[in-house]
Amino acid sequence: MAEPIITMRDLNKWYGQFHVLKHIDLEVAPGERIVVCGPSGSGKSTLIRCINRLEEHQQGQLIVNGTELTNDIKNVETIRRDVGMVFQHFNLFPHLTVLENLTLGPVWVLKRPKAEAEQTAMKYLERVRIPEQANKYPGQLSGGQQQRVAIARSLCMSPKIMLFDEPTSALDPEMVKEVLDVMVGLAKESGMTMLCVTHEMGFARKVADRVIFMDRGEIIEQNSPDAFFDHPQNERTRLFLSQILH
Ligand SMILES: Nc1ncnc2c1ncn2[C@@H]1O[C@H](COP(=O)(O)OP(=O)(O)OP(=O)(O)O)[C@@H](O)[C@H]1O
Repeated sequence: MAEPIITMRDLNKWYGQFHVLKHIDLEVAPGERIVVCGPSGSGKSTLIRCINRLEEHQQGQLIVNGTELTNDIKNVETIRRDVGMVFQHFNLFPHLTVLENLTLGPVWVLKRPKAEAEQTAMKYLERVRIPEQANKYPGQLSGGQQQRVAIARSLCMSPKIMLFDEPTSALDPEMVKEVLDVMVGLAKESGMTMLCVTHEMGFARKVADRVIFMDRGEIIEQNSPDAFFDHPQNERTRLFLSQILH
């Protein structure tokens, strides 16, 4: 494997007494697309939130794009620039237009000129197929459109890694496909490293290089999508798949 862009070595995290991530060893290659699945409460969100330091691990080592994550605030800023995140509930600023949401980071964090930031924003709005919504406010858009804005907003920061935390689970069923289509396009065309917590197994089959199954804070099994879905090795994986693929 090429030099990993993410390395976790014996990573552990507790919430108080609760051991939420247990001895996680994981290497992610640049450009790799990973889907993380598992039962509710198994630690999936916590795992990916450690990668951009929204959560802190307490033991073990985590290296992201050559930077070891420690309590040094400078390295947190670097990491947040390199790692984009798309949340379940979009997290757009409601009082800013779509265009303003997209240019905020590039102008204030990356210090890009406003005109250049707007040009980049329009390019990504076209990519997520909603350039006509640029001057609307998030509240005027559907959930699927808002999530596409959130994806475009992350792309405007030119991240090296994109994290998706259940990006479709807050959407009405008819809007899930439009967001997944954008994500499939991104996965196939961008060459970006992607980690996606989702139970959209069709998406996993289409684009993932690897599916990781977590249960009770541990990585139980990981494999290529075909091997994972067609020949799960672990009893807990089989049980989980039987529950979600009925
Ligand atoms: N800030 C917190 N403080 C205490 N416990 C927490 C905190 N955040 C999460 N937990 C607990 O840690 C466990 C793992 O949570 P996490 O959100 O990572 O799981 P998940 O696999 O993503 O679940 P889901 O699929 O339901 O989102 C859960 O039992 C949760 O209740």
